[in-house]
Amino acid sequence: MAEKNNNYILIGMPGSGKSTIGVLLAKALGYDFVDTDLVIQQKGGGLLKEIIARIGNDGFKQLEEDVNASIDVNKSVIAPGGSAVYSDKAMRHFKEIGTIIYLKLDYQTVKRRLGNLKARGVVLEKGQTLRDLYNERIPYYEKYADITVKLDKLSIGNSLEKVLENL
Ligand SMILES: Nc1ncnc2c1ncn2[C@@H]1O[C@H](COP(=O)(O)OP(=O)(O)OP(=O)(O)O)[C@@H](O)[C@H]1O
Ligand SMILES: O=C(O)C1=C[C@@H](O)[C@@H](O)[C@H](O)C1
Ligand SMILES: [Mg+2]
Repeated sequence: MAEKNNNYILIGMPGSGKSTIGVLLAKALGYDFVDTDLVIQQKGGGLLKEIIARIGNDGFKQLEEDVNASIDVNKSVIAPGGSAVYSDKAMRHFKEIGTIIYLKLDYQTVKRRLGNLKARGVVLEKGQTLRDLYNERIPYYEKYADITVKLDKLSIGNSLEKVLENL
């Protein structure tokens, strides 16, 4: 059983570096690392974009909630997908098992980082722009964050340092 509060969970927009920085953070702390997108791909039997194409955004969100709400680890850095915050059930579970860190980037940095949103498999409703998605998601990230780390313009190494300083 996961104990209370000995994990770190990274949240933030797609491309904010949850996976990239998460694995380095785990290494620096001597923790394990869990990328919940990989668990979703395994359970969903395909790539994220294929799963979304097959079962739709709502089906994907349900699968993501099921996976995230049943993550049971200790001394781990957890990198969920950017859409994890749509599930209050999953986020309450994450709060129970650890400290939630919001990797905050401004819109322009996110836009520069992300390539083709469809190829990446972002949960985007029909007609929704990246700006719409950014505006929709920010209040969720702010709501669930225990710690917020602003990372604009920092290299990967300096971002890791800043996250470590804020723990
Ligand atoms: N300073 C930086 N910090 C983090 N990532 C960076 C930086 N500069 C460029 N990148 C690139 O931005 C991308 C970040 O993507 P990553 O998959 O880590 O994001 P994510 O938050 O896990 O997204 P998702 O929600 O889709 O899982 C990577 O391709 C990484 O190489
Ligand atoms: O932010 C998003 O909408 C997503 C991010 C990915 O990590 C995946 O979890 C999925 O493709 C959706
Ligand atoms: Mg990721």
